[in-house]
Amino acid sequence: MTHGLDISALGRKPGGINAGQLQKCLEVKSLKLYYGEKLALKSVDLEIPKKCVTAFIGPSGCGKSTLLRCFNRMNDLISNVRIEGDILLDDQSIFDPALNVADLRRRVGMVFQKPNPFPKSIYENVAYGLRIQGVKNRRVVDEIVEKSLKAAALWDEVKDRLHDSAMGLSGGQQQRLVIARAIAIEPDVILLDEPASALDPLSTLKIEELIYELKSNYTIVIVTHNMQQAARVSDFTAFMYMGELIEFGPTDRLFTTPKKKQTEDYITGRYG
Ligand SMILES: Nc1ncnc2c1ncn2[C@@H]1O[C@H](COP(=O)(O)OP(=O)(O)OP(=O)(O)O)[C@@H](O)[C@H]1O
Repeated sequence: MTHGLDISALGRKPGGINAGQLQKCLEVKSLKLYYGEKLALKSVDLEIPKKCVTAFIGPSGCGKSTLLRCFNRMNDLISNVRIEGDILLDDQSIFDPALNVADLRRRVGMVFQKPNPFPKSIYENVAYGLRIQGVKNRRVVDEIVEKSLKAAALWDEVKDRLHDSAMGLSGGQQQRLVIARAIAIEPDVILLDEPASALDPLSTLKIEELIYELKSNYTIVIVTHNMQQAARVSDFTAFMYMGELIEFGPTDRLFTTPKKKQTEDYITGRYG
């Protein structure tokens, strides 16, 4: 019998998940990833449910970001990477030669640790993906920019300075802008790689609240070093260790009664 954490004091949001109604969004099948000779993901199997928040936790170097980057084939951009196994998005392999990678990246958006707005206005940052898609109608772009900034909980703070540079925003605002930019092109999935680790506590709280709001429309996968954050925001948690997926399950269950000794050791702070 393993012992976990009392997560009741962490300010976890109410509202459980109904496992019976869950549909899978992403399915990882026997996934191995090599950087040159080094095996960084050791045959991972995992199903990520739709419109839920799934957190990847584990000690530094365990492969969390590597796995996250697989979902929109960001690892294609790194030389020397070899992948075996498969990942299905809505039952279609993301490695299918017929699949358009640009379209995959539109459907699976990504937000990084360090906010990366473009050196353009707030408005143009959000409109960027629409411009690439050839959307020219000014009214349509205006509407989507407003809707996306509202969905990213930034509208009220920027509505009077949409044409100012995005670089003048605070770090937390920039991160919400980047999320608005991702939302504007209507993705199915939003990948967040340590989205709050460069932010102060108040901005972190806003991002956590935003993640909670976003899951009603999007499937969210978040990598975090911060176990309290995983416990607060996620419905499901995957614990990884040295390239292996050790345990996956509902966050409440994984934190309170982990099934594996390694999970227990990690969440109770015995290593990592
Ligand atoms: N571009 C790369 N080339 C070679 N090895 C890499 C590369 N990126 C990551 N690795 C290695 O793969 C392993 C997994 O790294 P990854 O960044 O996915 O772990 P992580 O769990 O996200 O770590 P952290 O929490 O520190 O970001 C590590 O041993 C890392 O050194």
